[in-house]
Amino acid sequence: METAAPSAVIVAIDGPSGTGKSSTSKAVAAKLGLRYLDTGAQYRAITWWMISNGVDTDDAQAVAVAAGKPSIVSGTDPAAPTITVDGLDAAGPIRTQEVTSRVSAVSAVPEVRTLITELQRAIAAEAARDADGIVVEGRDIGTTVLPDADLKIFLTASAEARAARRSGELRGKEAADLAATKAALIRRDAADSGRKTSPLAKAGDAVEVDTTELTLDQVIECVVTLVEEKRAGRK
Ligand SMILES: Nc1ncnc2c1ncn2[C@@H]1O[C@H](COP(=O)(O)OP(=O)(O)O)[C@@H](O)[C@H]1O
Ligand SMILES: Nc1ccn([C@@H]2O[C@H](COP(=O)(O)OP(=O)(O)O)[C@@H](O)[C@H]2O)c(=O)n1
Repeated sequence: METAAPSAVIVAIDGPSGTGKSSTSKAVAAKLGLRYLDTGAQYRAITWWMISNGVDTDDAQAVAVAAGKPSIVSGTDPAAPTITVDGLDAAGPIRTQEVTSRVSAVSAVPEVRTLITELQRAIAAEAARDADGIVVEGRDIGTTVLPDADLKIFLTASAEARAARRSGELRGKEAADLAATKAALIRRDAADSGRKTSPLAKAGDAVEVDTTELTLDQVIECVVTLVEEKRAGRK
């Protein structure tokens, strides 16, 4: 069996939408020279493929049958993360409102989760072997995908703060008002937390950070400190 580099660190960051997982994880990985994996992008990518190939995303059976067909590849450089589906750049198409509204149904299908989880574990193992480690962000990383992670963080924030952050990102035609953004976000959280297979949940040994009143820089600093403490404790 291949072993991890002695100094490699695996960090799992979970939490609901808009808590700052992606921004924090990317910045922490860049600062500490780690790789970065956005697992939400992988679920979005498979959802995009289903929509593009005429698979009814509300038909769990049809989604399960098709789940193994697309080839999803994630680039883990935090300065320029990439995602391709069958060799096509999917970074833009996976962020549409249509994908956002359908991703929870697709990600709840056990066959989809099994395949994507395997992919995630392989990427983390490679980063532990060939690099200094990785920051992996999602919903079930600390509980299911990487239960032996060196450090687990669970980010939270009020629904109001999260909706304000999200609606600030939307532009032009897709811009929804704050109330609609908040309602959609709460719906997606409920679906992600309520599904049977590896729901959104805080691992028992995760450090919870409420980001409602914190700036992004403060959250990044807090997580960097926690990683450095972990590394120092292992020496
Ligand atoms: N602590 C914070 N304070 C203010 N805005 C934030 C904070 N953390 C993240 N943001 C902003 O909120 C939006 C959502 O953050 P993101 O990292 O994509 O969250 P998530 O990955 O949890 O959905 C982004 O526009 C980001 O810049
Ligand atoms: N580890 C993960 C990550 C995402 N997901 C699913 O993928 C969706 C999109 O995740 P995301 O991280 O891109 O969502 P945002 O919070 O960035 O809007 C979530 O709503 C979940 O349905 C999951 O089930 N498990």
